[in-house]
Amino acid sequence: MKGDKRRDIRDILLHDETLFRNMNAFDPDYVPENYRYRESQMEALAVCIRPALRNGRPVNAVILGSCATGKTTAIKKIFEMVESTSEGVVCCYINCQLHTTRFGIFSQIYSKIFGHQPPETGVPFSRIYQTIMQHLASEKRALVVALDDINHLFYSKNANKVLYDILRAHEVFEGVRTGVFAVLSDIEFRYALDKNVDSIFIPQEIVFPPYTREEVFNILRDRVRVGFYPGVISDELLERITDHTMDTGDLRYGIDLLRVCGNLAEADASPVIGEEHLERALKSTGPVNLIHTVRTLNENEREFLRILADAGEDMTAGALYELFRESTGSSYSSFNRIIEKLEFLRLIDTRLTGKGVRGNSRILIPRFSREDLRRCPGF
Ligand SMILES: Nc1ncnc2c1ncn2[C@@H]1O[C@H](COP(=O)(O)OP(=O)(O)OP(=O)(O)O)[C@@H](O)[C@H]1O
Repeated sequence: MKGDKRRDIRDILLHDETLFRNMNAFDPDYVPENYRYRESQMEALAVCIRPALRNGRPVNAVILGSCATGKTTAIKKIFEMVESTSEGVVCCYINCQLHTTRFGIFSQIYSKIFGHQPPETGVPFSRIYQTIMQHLASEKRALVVALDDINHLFYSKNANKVLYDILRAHEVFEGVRTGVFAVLSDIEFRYALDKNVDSIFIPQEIVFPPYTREEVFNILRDRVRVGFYPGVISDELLERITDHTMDTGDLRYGIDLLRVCGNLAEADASPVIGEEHLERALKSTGPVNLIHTVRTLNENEREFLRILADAGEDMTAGALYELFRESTGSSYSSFNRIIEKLEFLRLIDTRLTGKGVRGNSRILIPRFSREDLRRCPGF
């Protein structure tokens, strides 16, 4: 590397002036201080939890709204408020993308109650379950579990079991009071929920509608105030970022654009974000729907897509499985489950060739361009 180039890179790394007042304000799990436009939904959540604070049973809810409409934020805020007012309700937030088994989910509840994870080996699920329920019964505490992106439990066919475990606990452990907030970001799954769980779960519906353009602009402006020093970005550029956010229908995309623009401006040692930074930021990100869907996948599912993208042409399931098994050691049945899920998410198509050992080889066809996939974070 030439001396000048190396100095440029050193400058970028060591440059100690920053545009960011608070870099965390652009993180995916940042909980904003100023959380507007969701008063009625917060009230509805409070109404569901209220009975639990008065020795009653919490009311179950299904929380519906497309991506980045503030569902997770509302739950985290309300849980924080409940926990700061009473010890009588255990509020447990679980991301079902990360925890898909009964053991995984109850380990989270266990660690919320006892402050540490249960031992991973040697302890059967029933013991962990019993310890949790006995604690709730003897301490007279209620339990509210938020299952975020519960649709992930449909793929592992665990939704019904988990809801049953939580909601029917009182039949075995007298006096135990439990409730579930099921969070769904794809309205299609509303019907899947009815199909996948039986009548133990009769929820209130709380809907998070999409934000209007004005609301998006104001939310982004709030984030700019927290995250950047004054004057870093003009209102005109913020208007343009709002338009892009509206086009994609994903507020998270707008927040991420702000972060990328800030980083690009900083790397240029520019004290402000300019048009050119926005142009470059727009070019560097993949299509938002794909980014959003891909973000919800686990590592094996991503590896599947990576291999398919690297193949350069449509592959038969058999050929892809060989590469997938080499890389992940997974069984054919889990490979098949991934195919089903990715088809369901409309990331791939499958077509029967009429050839192959049993006359029915499947061809796997990606529904995204390989370039777009490579531009998604995590690839
Ligand atoms: N009313 C709001 N005010 C400020 N920030 C908001 C608001 N609503 C959403 N956000 C921000 O948008 C991002 C996404 O919000 P959140 O994770 O709560 O949405 P979600 O509906 O749970 O999304 P998903 O369904 O994709 O998981 C977060 O950075 C959050 O801080």
